[in-house]
Amino acid sequence: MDTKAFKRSLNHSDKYFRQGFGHGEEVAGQMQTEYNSGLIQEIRDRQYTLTRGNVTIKLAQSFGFCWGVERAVAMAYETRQHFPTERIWITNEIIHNPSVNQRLKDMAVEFIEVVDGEKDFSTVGQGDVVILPAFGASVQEMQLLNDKGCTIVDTTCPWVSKVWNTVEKHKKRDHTSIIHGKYNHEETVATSSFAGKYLVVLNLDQANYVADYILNGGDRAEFMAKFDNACSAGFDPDTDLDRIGVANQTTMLKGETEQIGKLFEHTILKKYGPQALNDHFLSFNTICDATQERQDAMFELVDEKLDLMVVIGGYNSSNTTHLQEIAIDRHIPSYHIDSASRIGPGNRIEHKPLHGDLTVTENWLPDGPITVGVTSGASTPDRSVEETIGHIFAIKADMAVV
Ligand SMILES: C/C(=C\COP(=O)(O)OP(=O)(O)O)CO
Ligand code: SF4
Repeated sequence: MDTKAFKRSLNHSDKYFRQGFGHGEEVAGQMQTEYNSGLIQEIRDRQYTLTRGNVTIKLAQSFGFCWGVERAVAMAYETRQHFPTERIWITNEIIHNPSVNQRLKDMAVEFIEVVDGEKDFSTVGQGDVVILPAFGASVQEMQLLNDKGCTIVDTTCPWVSKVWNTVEKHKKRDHTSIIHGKYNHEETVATSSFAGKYLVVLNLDQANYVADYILNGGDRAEFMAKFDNACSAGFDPDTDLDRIGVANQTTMLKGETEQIGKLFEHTILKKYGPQALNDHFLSFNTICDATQERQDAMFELVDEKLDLMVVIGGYNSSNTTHLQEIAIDRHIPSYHIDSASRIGPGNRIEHKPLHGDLTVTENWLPDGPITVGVTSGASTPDRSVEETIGHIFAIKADMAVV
């Protein structure tokens, strides 16, 4: 399939929308009411620090809704307003936050059902409206919906589309795209659908394995078993790693993406020499600014003296999980929660350890004066952060009374 030509024709369709419908002001007011927080604004105004009783809260200097998330959620709200009676679908979660997705369900936006691991589009009718989430959608899904004659509202973040353009460039020059990401994450599924040949590497360990294979060869069967599901159909590591380009899922750990890019550049340099580098290696910076800023702010926060950290965001949120990783790396006791309702009753928290299952910890807030670092992922409303901080203050106030 000529994915570029298809996208071009979609752009010209009068049933394809990539912008709001002129209800921006109204929707901004609605979102402000539902997601913003006076307390968080107050903490921002006080240099990101607030002390009440014996608790000091230190907020990261960049956290919460990014531009792409605000834009996507606003477009979904506008879609509901613009098509008040039509059936509206969304192909996935709009972003990885349970309360925001629930809000769309409350507005009668229906989520495409997954049956036996496959999305079932049979229920989507010709006159229906379909929202594509902030992560985008695979080109095959777009084609299917277009063929059905649906109205498509595409909320894909432009930073994500930028990565699609990058893999298109790799494809044009017959380079294999090495994508730093999670192969089954919605964004990476979409990105890889625009690529020609591709291989998805999760982390530096996997990248090192691939780099070693490029230089020294290795066990082909082992390679294929390792990257089963994470490469294009018919991928052959013995012939398809001669010319490579690097791209990433926009919300991976920034430092790791940079290291992976350098690793492959050095690998190709070693194998083909400096003269041939440009014929065998392509690199474009596709790290999104919002990811970068939130991770940089987290690195600053963990340099402060903290007793513990609370990281708020969906459990399937890649960028939130990476913020949690930074705290763990610094050996700071860190609790990842997806909503403030995970706290309580009493001094109790239900949280998700990195790579672990939901766990309950009793007496998670220690006695005496404490400093708590707080941050939230790019898909977390400030309201959730406010509620979390409110619970922390309340528990500590109760402990002081006893
Ligand atoms: C939509 C989006 C980022 C917003 O945060 P999310 O938490 O929704 O997504 P992710 O971190 O990629 O799992 C894709 O860049
Ligand atoms: S994290 Fe970056 S790429 Fe993702 S939605 Fe936000 S701005 Fe867009």
